[in-house]
Amino acid sequence: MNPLLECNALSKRYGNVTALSDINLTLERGKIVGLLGPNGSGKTTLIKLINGLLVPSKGQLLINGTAPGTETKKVVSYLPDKTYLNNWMKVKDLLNFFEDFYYNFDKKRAYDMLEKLHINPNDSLKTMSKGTKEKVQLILVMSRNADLYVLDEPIGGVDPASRDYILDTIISNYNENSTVLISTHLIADVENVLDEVIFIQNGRINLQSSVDDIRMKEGKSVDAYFREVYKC
Ligand SMILES: Nc1ncnc2c1ncn2[C@@H]1O[C@H](COP(=O)(O)OP(=O)(O)OP(=O)(O)O)[C@@H](O)[C@H]1O
Repeated sequence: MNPLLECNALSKRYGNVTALSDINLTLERGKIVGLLGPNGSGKTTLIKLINGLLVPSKGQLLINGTAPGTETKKVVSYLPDKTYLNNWMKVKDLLNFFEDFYYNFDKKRAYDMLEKLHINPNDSLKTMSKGTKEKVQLILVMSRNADLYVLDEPIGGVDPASRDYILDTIISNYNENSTVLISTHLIADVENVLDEVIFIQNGRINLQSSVDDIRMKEGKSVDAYFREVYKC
């Protein structure tokens, strides 16, 4: 079986700026993986390459053995760092839209999550706070039965009390054959749900490790270790 995600000598340049440099990376199935790095380290660039929104300057990126395209978009569920949904749409219309668009969208799961987060399906996005909009987007993304969920800053605008529920939602809505890749700066909030972390800096991967290994070898949390490695 092909790895879920494989990057071979992957590089991406924007003009003179090298955003990713010669990255080799493999992601297995059934893991929750944190993509962690300081501002400008290349996280969003990698995520956009996974989603076929950018093309590599050099090297290769494969999902289930296939380059990003129509086939991989069926199995990758993506939460971008910026909203792309129409503000005038009601939540229930968005659910119908996703159901039409994605054969693997589970509308019942989405309604269950909305209820638990006290979000009214008849509300339109334009009436919602930033954090509630983010919750709606995450619900849409996590309600697909995907192989790979790619979440770019999923809890950035959400209050601390809701973060735990959202993280629980992420854990309980992926199955053992799928993987969740989460890019975030809120390491302390997410590290308890992570199996693995990838540290990225200046477009290079410094470390790919299980969270347990970091805690055992370094004797500290991932958050404390990250602060030590990236100390300014
Ligand atoms: N469209 C672009 N044109 C030119 N340079 C870009 C573009 N997008 C990103 N970059 C540069 O590429 C590098 C990586 O950026 P990227 O957005 O991938 O980082 P990031 O780790 O997601 O950062 P952050 O945590 O701040 O969101 C940075 O130096 C950034 O300035």
